[in-house]
Amino acid sequence: MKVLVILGSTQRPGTSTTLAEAFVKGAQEAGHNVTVYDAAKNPITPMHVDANNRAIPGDENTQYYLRLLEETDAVVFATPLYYFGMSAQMKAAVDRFYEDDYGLMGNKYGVLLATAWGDSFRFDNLVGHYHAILHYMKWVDAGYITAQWSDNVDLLKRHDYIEQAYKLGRHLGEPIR
Ligand SMILES: Cc1cc2nc3c(=O)[nH]c(=O)nc-3n(C[C@H](O)[C@H](O)[C@H](O)COP(=O)(O)O)c2cc1C
Repeated sequence: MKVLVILGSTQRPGTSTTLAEAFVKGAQEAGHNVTVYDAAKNPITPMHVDANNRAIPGDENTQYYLRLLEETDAVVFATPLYYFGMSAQMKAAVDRFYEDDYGLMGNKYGVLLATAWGDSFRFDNLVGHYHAILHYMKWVDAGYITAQWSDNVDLLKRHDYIEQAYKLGRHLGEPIR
């Protein structure tokens, strides 16, 4: 299947991007066609609407991103936890769904790869938000990773999250056990 991985962190090397790389490796080994959109390097234009709630198209990158979304079978959100939610770069990417909400609904998988400095409870709001987005978009949750105590790549490596991300990619679309 076609897989779109959205990177929402500016940090390189970064923890959520490291999870994304492991996921991509697994997904490619499983034969999926993966495209990575770096929303930190090429930020999505924040959503603008006119007085009638009609979306105003974003820049060239944003329009390219929208085409990727329309074509893909799975959307992977790789984001750091920022104040109990996703990064602003990732939120701008999500808000762009509005431009083709009904066209994007259904027939897709979603995956969340998130990292934070603190403990797992801090992800509650982000995970709830992720599930609400998937429910609204009628997408199927293909799994999520919330990497706690992972403020940098060295700390991330003390856990098995990278292996988990690889496996999530490797088994994308298979029933979750
Ligand atoms: C603006 C900002 C807000 C953050 N908010 C939180 C937070 O609410 N809870 C937390 O545990 N860590 C928080 N962190 C720490 C990051 O989630 C953590 O460093 C993460 O590993 C960064 O991911 P990245 O390496 O992919 O950028 C925050 C960091 C920044 C820069």
